This record gives sequence, C-alpha cells and structure tokens, in this order.
Amino acid sequence: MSASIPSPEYIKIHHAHRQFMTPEGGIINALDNISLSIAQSEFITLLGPSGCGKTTLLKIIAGFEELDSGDILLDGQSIIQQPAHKRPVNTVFQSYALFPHMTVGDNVGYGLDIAKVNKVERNQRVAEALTMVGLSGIEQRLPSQLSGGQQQRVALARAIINRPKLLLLDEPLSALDKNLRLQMQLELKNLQTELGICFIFVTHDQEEALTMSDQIVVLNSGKIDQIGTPDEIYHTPKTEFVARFIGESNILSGMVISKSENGVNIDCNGCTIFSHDQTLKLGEEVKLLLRPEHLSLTPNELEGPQAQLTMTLNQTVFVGSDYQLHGELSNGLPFSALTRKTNTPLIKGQQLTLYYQVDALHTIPAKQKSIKGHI
Ligand SMILES: Nc1ncnc2c1ncn2[C@@H]1O[C@H](COP(=O)(O)OP(=O)(O)OP(=O)(O)O)[C@@H](O)[C@H]1O
Repeated sequence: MSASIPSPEYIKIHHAHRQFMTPEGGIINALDNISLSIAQSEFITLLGPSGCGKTTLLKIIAGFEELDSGDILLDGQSIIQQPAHKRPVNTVFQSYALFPHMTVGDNVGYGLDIAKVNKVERNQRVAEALTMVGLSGIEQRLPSQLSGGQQQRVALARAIINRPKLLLLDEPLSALDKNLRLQMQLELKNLQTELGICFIFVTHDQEEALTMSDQIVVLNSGKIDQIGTPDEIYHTPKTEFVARFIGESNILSGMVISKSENGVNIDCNGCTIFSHDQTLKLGEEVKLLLRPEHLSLTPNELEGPQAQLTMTLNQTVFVGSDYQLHGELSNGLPFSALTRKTNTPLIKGQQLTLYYQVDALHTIPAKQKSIKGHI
C-alpha cells in the first residue's frame, strides 16, 4: 500500500473576517479578510504582537467564536456550522485547564470516557498518550502533585488522545520558565512529527516561532503581513513590520542615487549604503535591513563582499562571546552591531569603521501592502 500524499491545502481559511465593538462604540477588525492554506502535517505558527488577532483566529477554528463572513475548510469540508465539540480539533491552553480533583489518568482519559470507549482500550490509550509526552506511569497522581511542565504535558496528552486532525496551541509554554520552555519547544516539535497531524501554534515570542515552525504567519492588526518559513521570515522580511518584529534589526530609509554594473548606491540621509540589488531603480525609495550579525569591526569575520560605514559608539554591551555595539551613524540615526570580542578598547564617543556583508543587506520596498496570502 502506498503512503498517502499530504494535502497542501488541508486547512483553508477563506476570507475570514471578524469585527468587535469596543466599549466606546468603535469597531475593531480583529481579523481583516484573511486567507491562508495550511498543509497536512504542518507545524504552523501564528505570530504577532498583542491584539493582532491570533487568539481570535484560533477560537474561530476551534468553534469558540464565529466568523462575520468567510469560511474555514478542513479536508475540503466547511466546519463553521459544526459545534466546537463535533470538530476534529483540540486546543491546548496556556493555563493547562486540568480538572484539579481528577487523577492524571482520568484527566487524560476524559474524552474517551465521554465517548464510552471500553475500559481496556481506554487505559491502553491513556498509557500510550502519557508515554508520548514522556510521562508514563503517573496515572494515579493529582495535577497538584505535578510541576508546571508536567501539567502542560498532561494537557497535551489529553488533547491528543482522541486523535484530532488538528491541534491548536494557544501560548502553551508561556507559563514555563526559560529552560523548560526551550526543552518543551523541541519536545512539541518532535511530538508533532511523530503524530503527523497539523499543529497551529500561537505565540508572540519570535524566537519560539523561529525554533519550532515549518511556516510562520505574521499577523499585524488583523491582516497577514507575511507567510513563510522561519528562514524566509528572518532573512527576507516583506515588510518593515516583519523586519522589526523578528530579530534584531537596523532599518534605514533611503533612495537609490546611482547605479553601476555591480549594484546601486543608496543615500540614507547623507550616509551611503551599497547594495547588490540590481532590481532597484534610480530614484526608488527603499527600506534597508541590516542584521547586527552581518556587521563587524573586522572584515575577515564576514563572508563574501563587504562595504563599510562609520558609527559613533554610545554603548557597549557584553553578551557572552560577543559585544553588542550601540551608537549612531554619521546621519545621526541609531545603529547596532554585533561583533566578536576584540582586544581593541571600545570607548564611548569613538568613531568606528563597521564592515557589512553586502549580500546580507535586504531591501524592502518603501510602500508595502499586507497580503491575502496562500502558503
Ligand atoms: N470579545 C471581544 N470583544 C471586543 N473586542 C475583542 C474581543 N475579542 C478580541 N477583541 C479585540 O480584537 C483584537 C484581537 O484580539 P486577539 O485576542 O485575537 O489578539 P491576540 O493577538 O491574540 O492578542 P494577545 O497576544 O494579547 O492574546 C484586539 O484588539 C482585542 O481587543
């Protein structure tokens, strides 16, 4: 028997629109006519700042909230008329939401008890689900006898036991401390791969999104700014909003002032930056993105062709093996760079020559639109 091919459009969110009235009588477009497709067995993250619409979208998929217009299709079938408990979808919340008076076994087996699955199969599936989340043999404990990380694993076991087609995760790791959070990020990704089902994960933590996701959807005021792999979102952001939201960035506004066969010179208020982007036109206004790791005090730390600019140093921050340099360019604009530890003293007010990796310079059109996109 041949394995089935995962559908690239397993979940389709089609022109989803949802408004809310504010207490002051205003209208908020929590979801502003968004469309996207999600492949089967994909780990997708909805990422964006507070209030951008992440939870609203998750609640609509789960059936806890309704659309004003648009549709949600799962495997070709619209699910928006189905009540939440009939959808093949489960949700894991930040707060775990375990029943405190019930044992771990009863919490995990709850959905099977409701579905009247026989005791032997039920106990076997509870044990399997707990093993999958790395907690075998703790069926008799109460939630209060577990750590936060263990409680979140129990919540996960409960959510996967009835084999949903889709798992929704609403900031499930945000109550955990940093180390546990990093460990659980990897565990969640492994669990998703093992189960082979689609996970839709909500977070406002960009590092978490970059670590775990196959695809990231960046939401900005109810609209999608970009859909892409972590690599695409980090290295080739389509909008200034995405560039600023993901990772450390230096963003400069400029205009193309000259072109040659090697590239273009862009004037950023008196500071000239060289780019290899031959698609830029003379006179075009652009935003330039330079990540701190693509800048250095010593040219041989960088790969490929380099150019240079001058920065006046305001502050040096030691971050492990590197220094973060904060200062301003000759045009007075703030600028940051990351550089390896150096024997040269770094003194406040000093003028530094910074080398940048020309190929890593990313240009964004000055005028951008949000997308109604498809993966
Ligand atoms: N029931 C509601 N009534 C009125 N406004 C709402 C309601 N639910 C959400 N909103 C508004 O819709 C917008 C999107 O909210 P949503 O909770 O989806 O954002 P979010 O990205 O999940 O934010 P957070 O990260 O803070 O949870 C916000 O402006 C919010 O205030």
